[in-house]
Order: sequence, then C-alpha cells, then structure tokens
Amino acid sequence: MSARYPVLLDVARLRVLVVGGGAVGARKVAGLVEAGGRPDVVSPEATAELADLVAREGLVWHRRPWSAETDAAGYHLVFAATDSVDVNAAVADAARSAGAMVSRADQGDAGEVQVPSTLREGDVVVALSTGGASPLLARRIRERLAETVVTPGLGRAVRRLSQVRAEIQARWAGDDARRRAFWFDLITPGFLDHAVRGRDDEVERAISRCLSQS
Ligand SMILES: C[C@@]1(CC(=O)O)C2=NC(=C\c3[nH]c(c(CCC(=O)O)c3CC(=O)O)Cc3[nH]c(c(CC(=O)O)c3CCC(=O)O)/C=C3\N/C(=C\2)[C@@H](CCC(=O)O)[C@]3(C)CC(=O)O)/[C@H]1CCC(=O)O
Ligand SMILES: NC(=O)c1ccc[n+]([C@@H]2O[C@H](COP(=O)([O-])OP(=O)(O)OC[C@H]3O[C@@H](n4cnc5c(N)ncnc54)[C@H](O)[C@@H]3O)[C@@H](O)[C@H]2O)c1
Repeated sequence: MSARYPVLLDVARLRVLVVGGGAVGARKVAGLVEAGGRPDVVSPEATAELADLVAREGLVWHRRPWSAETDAAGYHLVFAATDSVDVNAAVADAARSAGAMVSRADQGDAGEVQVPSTLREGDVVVALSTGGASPLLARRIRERLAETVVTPGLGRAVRRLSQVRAEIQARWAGDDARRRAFWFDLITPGFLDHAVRGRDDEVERAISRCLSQS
C-alpha cells in the first residue's frame, strides 16, 4: 500500500459518524470521545460498553440499520465498522460522495483514513501503524514503548516544559536564535533519560541551570 501521511485531528471540530456498534465500532467511539469528539452512532445493536458510553456522554445513537437516505450527508469523517462488507462499502461510497473521509474497519486500504494504535501520556501522543499488516504488532509496540520511553515521568516533564516554553517565548520574544540555543542546551539525550525514569528533581535542576545561564 502507499505510504500515508500522519496527522493529529482535532475531532472536537469535526462531525463524525460511526456505523456499527460491535467491539470494533465501540473502540472507535471510545477513542474519539477520549480525544474530545462527539460522534453520532448508527447501529441496530451495541455492546454493553458502547451503550454505557453513549448514555454517559449523551451521544446521538440511531438504533437502526444505516440508511443512505438519512445518514450519508453532513459528516466530515465516517467510520464503516459493521460486520457486512457490502454495508461497509455502501457506507463508504455514500459518505465519500457527500464529501466525507472514510475509515473502513474491514479493508484498511479502501479508506482515506486508517486508525493507528495510540499511546497517550499527558500531552505526548504516539500514533503507530503497521499499514494493516499486523494491528496486533502495533499494539505490542505500543505496550513496549509505554514500558520503556513514554512513561508517566515523561508526561510530567512535558507538562513542565509547556510552562518553561511560555516563559522562554516571553523572555526572548524577538530573538529566535536565543530561544533555539536554550532548547538545544536543555533538551539533551540525558534530559530525556531523566524524564523517562521519572527523576523530576533532575529535570527541575536542568531547567533551573539553563534558565539561570541564559
Ligand atoms: C490500531 C487499532 C486501532 C483501533 O482499531 O482502535 C487497529 N486495530 C487494532 C487492534 C486489532 N485489530 C485486529 C486485531 C486481531 C489481530 C490481528 O488480526 O492482527 C487486533 C488486536 C487486538 O484486538 O488487540 C483485527 C483487524 N484489524 C483490521 C482488520 C481488517 C483487515 O486486516 O483488513 C482485522 C482483521 C479482522 C478479521 O480477521 O476478521 C484492520 C485495521 N485495524 C486497524 C487498527 C487499522 C490498521 C492499523 C495497523 O495496521 O497498525 C485497520 C487497517 C483499519 C482501521 O480500523 O483503521 C487497534 C489496536 C489497539 C491497541 O493499540 O491495542
Ligand atoms: N479494525 C479493526 O481493528 C478490526 C478488528 C476486528 C475485526 N475487524 C472488522 O470489523 C468488523 C466488525 O467487527 P466487530 O467485532 O465489531 O463485529 P460485530 O459483529 O461484533 O459488530 C457488528 C455491528 O455492526 C452492526 N450492524 C450490522 N449491520 C448494520 C447496518 N446495516 N447498519 C448499521 N450497523 C450494522 C451490528 O448491529 C453490530 O453492532 C469485522 O467484521 C471485521 O471485518 C476490524
């Protein structure tokens, strides 16, 4: 398959539809909600987890089969996640004709969008794809990264750096070279090690040192 271009979507700004309320549709809805989205759902049935989530979040759930007449238009992004290849194909065609991007749960290559395995730790987001070759391997890579690099300590360090960034932007508002020098001085491989290992005191020490030298 062709190489794809990874982006991070602000799904809170998009009108999103998930067609199919089985385990796969439920996972898509949960991922969208986690990212601030409020997808509509069309499906005659839903898993208990999905029904709970819909109720908790007050999402719109049309409890019936997808219909080309009522469900095709008005969306930016449509997930075709039923257990029928024919229904998924019809959903994809109609959504695309109405201007939406499509994700096919049964045939990744057939959609404009594929969902990556996603790891979040504070503001750090890792999105992993095997291009459909092995979603389970993507999950294993995610689990390994969570153990080795994308740790809670890293998440805390990134939260702290967003404060430092605001300070640095204000301090050297007109001096691009100075700001760049500061960041290359602070964000070394050693700094990453401290953050990953959760050594908050070392992270703080490095920040203080670089701020006071500047
Ligand atoms: C990342 C993740 C995101 C999510 O869905 O939220 C995701 N699949 C996940 C898990 C998973 N999916 C499957 C298994 C069983 C083991 C296996 O088959 O390998 C497991 C493992 C498990 O359940 O843990 C089966 C499966 N998946 C697809 C097909 C159809 C096909 O092969 O064409 C079939 C076979 C159906 C059948 O045989 O009937 C298709 C797709 N699945 C994708 C994404 C896209 C490609 C991403 C990539 O390649 O990296 C793509 C192309 C389309 C899409 O959905 O966008 C999520 C990981 C969550 C995590 O991180 O834990
Ligand atoms: N992308 C992935 O990660 C992944 C993983 C496993 C399977 N799959 C694929 O995704 C498909 C769905 O998997 P599942 O485990 O959720 O299946 P499932 O059978 O548990 O759920 C299918 C859902 O689709 C609904 N549905 C059926 N016809 C419909 C229609 N006309 N309109 C609206 N909704 C309809 C059903 O009510 C049910 O809620 C599988 O058939 C397989 O091809 C994808």
